[in-house]
Amino acid sequence: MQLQFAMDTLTTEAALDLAGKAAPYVDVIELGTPLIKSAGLSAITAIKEAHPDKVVFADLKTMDAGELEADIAFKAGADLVTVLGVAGDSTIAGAVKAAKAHGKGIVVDLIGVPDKAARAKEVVALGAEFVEMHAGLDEQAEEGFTFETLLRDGEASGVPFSVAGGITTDTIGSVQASGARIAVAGSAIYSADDVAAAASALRDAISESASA
Ligand SMILES: O=C([C@H](O)CO)[C@H](O)[C@H](O)COP(=O)(O)O
Repeated sequence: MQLQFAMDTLTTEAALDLAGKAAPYVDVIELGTPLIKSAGLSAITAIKEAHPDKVVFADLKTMDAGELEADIAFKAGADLVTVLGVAGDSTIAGAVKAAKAHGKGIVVDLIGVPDKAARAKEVVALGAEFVEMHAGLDEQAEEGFTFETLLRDGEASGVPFSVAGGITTDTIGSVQASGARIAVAGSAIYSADDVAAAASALRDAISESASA
């Protein structure tokens, strides 16, 4: 299973610093939605130039104008771009068209989708590379939140999926056991006192759970 680092910070400078520390331990570097809204598409270019060997993931969470928004993110240097699963099929198909034109991929973020397993099948049929079983920061803060349902939805979907929702070293083993392609970790890394050590610990936890 691969490890993705989601950087929910607000400046390109902070993102470059975080990415530099975590890069040795992660496969995918994500520019979080707040970062792209705050710093703009140039942040994508800066991260790709600093880390050309990493998959750069632009979390646009596009809801409309799928082809246009995906196109500008790919032109800026993104390898993967997100579109929302609650968007219409034409928006997702438009984004997939842009991805094909650039030889890149679309990930459909299923945040807020009631039946994630069913929608996952539909969007992969539309050409998405994989889906993200995602509980966002606000949902995580709700009383009684558990991400176990994300794992069940991923397994039930029968399509390639990542999982995001406050993953830590305590929970990343269960993500791996669910068959996820990628575990996405944001706050567990960027909020740590030692960012490199936090990313390294998540990488070690994946290796340990693989050999268990
Ligand atoms: O996608 C995210 C969220 O919507 C804010 O942009 C997060 O990056 C994602 O949830 C991963 O972060 P953590 O949940 O803090 O691990």
